[in-house]
Amino acid sequence: MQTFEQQKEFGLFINNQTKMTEQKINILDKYSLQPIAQVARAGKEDVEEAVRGAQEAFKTPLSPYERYQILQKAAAKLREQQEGFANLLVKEVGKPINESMGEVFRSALTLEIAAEEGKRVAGEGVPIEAAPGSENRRAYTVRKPVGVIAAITPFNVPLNLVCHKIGPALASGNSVVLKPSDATPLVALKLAEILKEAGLPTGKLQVLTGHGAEIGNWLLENNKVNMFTFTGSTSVGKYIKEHAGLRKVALELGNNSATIVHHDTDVQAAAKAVALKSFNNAGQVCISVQRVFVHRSVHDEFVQHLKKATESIQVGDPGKETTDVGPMISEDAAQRVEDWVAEAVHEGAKIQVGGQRKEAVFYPTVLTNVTETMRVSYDEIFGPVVCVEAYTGTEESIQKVNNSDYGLQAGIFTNDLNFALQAAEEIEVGGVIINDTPGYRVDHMPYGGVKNSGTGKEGPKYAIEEMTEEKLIVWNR
Ligand SMILES: NC(=O)c1ccc[n+]([C@@H]2O[C@H](COP(=O)([O-])OP(=O)(O)OC[C@H]3O[C@@H](n4cnc5c(N)ncnc54)[C@H](O)[C@@H]3O)[C@@H](O)[C@H]2O)c1
Ligand SMILES: O=C[C@H](O)CS(=O)(=O)O
Repeated sequence: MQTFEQQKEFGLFINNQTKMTEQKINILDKYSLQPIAQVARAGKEDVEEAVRGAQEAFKTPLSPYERYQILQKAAAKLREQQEGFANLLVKEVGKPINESMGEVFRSALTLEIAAEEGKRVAGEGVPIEAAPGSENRRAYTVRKPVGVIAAITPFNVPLNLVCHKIGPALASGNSVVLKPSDATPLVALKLAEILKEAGLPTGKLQVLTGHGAEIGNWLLENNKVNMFTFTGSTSVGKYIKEHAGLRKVALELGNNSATIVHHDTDVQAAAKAVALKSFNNAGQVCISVQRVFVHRSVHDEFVQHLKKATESIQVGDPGKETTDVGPMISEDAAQRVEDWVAEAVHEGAKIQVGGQRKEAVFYPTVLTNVTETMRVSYDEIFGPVVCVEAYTGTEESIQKVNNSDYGLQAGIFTNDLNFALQAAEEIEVGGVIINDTPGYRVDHMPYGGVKNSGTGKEGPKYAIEEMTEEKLIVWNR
C-alpha cells in the first residue's frame, strides 16, 4: 500500500472513505512550481453526500471523554509524524522547514487544548428564584452543539488553522464539513487520516477538496449546514455572511497589522522583532507586521536597525534549514506585491531594502516615506513588505493605527505605562500586544478581530462558545 507521501492522486474524504472524482486539481510545489499531486474536485452531489453523512453522524453523539480521547490520540500522532507533516507544508505552502515544524508542533497543542476544553462544555446555574413569584422555580443552562459546521480555511497556515476549527467543533460534539484551501489541501487530507486512525467515527469529519467558490455556494445553499466558520479574505468572508441567512457565522479575516515604536524603547530590539514578524511565512500571515509607526526622534535609527535585520534574512529553498523566507503561494501573488510596491514608489515611497522578485519569491522589503493614502499601507498586502512612517505625538500614533478598515491585532513598544495602557484602551482591534508585535499568538488565547477583520473569537475555549447554543431550562417545582 502506498504511503501518503508516495500518493499522487487524492480523493475526497467522505464518511471515512476516499472518493475519487473525474475532475481533478493540480497541487504545485510552491518553490519549484512543479505539480506534486492531484486532488479530487468535489461536485454538488459530493457536497450533498458529505453534509448528509455529517448530519447522520451528529445523531450518534460521542461522550465528552470519548471526544477527548480521540483528539488526544490525534495530537499524539501529529507529534509522531511531525517531520512528515512539516515536509508536506514545505512543498504545499513553500513554508521554510523550521517554520513548518513549528506549525505542526502548534497544531498538536491546538488539538490538545481543544480536547481539554471539550471536557468543560457547560452552562451555568441561573438564580431564577430571585424573581418575585419564582420562589418555587429552579433554572440552569446547558450548552448544545449546533450540529453540522462548514469550516472553510485559507492557504497560509493550512494545518493549525484547520485544527483551530475541527478541534473545538469535534470537542463540543459537532460534525464538520471542511473545505481546505484550493492551494494547500493535502495536509488537511493527511490530518483526516490520522483522526480516522485515532477512532473518529464515520461522518464526524468530511473533507471536500476543489474550488472554493463552487463548494462554498453549494454549502451555503444546503440548509442542513447549521454554521459557517470561515478564515480567509475579508471579501469572501463578507460574501459568506451575506449568504448564510440566520445561521451562525464566525469570521477570521484580513488585517494590515500596525506596530507603534516609541522613543523610550530598545529600538534595536524592536527592529529585530518587527523584522521577524514582517517576513515569516513570506509575510503571508494575517497578523504580519505591515505598518510601523516610529517616533520621529528614533525613526532613522530604527530604519537602520530594521534594514540590517532584513538584510541578514536568508531567502531561498524552503526545504533548507538555513532558509528564513521562501516563496509566496504563487507567482501571481508575488507579482501583485511587486506591483503594489512599484505603485508606492511612484507615489513617493522609498525602498530601503528588497523590492526584487524572482518567480514566486519576493524579497523582504522595507519601505519608508510611506503615507496612509498608499495601498501598501491602507490595504492588506499579505506579503513580505513592511511600511515605516514617523509620528510626533502619542495621540497621533494611535490615530494612525486606527485609520484602518481592519482591526485584528496591534503592537506597541514603549516603557511608558500610561501610553501603553492608553493605546491598549483606544486602539480599535481584537488584541493589543504590549512590547511585542501584533504577530504574537499562542493557541489558547482569545483571537479574533473587529471591523473588516471579522467577528467571533478562536482559541478552542472561545471557538466552542461560538459552536454551541446555550439552552435555558426552568423547573417549576
Ligand atoms: N484572521 C485570521 O485568523 C486569518 C488567518 C489566516 C488568513 N487570514 C486571511 O486569509 C487571507 C489569505 O488566505 P486566502 O488567500 O486563502 O483567502 P481566500 O479568502 O482567498 O480563501 C480562503 C478560503 O475560502 C475559499 N473560498 C474562496 N472563494 C470562496 C467563496 N466564494 N465561497 C466560499 N469559500 C471560498 C478558498 O478556497 C479558501 O479555502 C488573508 O486575507 C488573510 O488575512 C486570516
Ligand atoms: O495568518 C494568521 C494566523 O492566524 C496567524 S497564526 O499562524 O495563527 O499565528
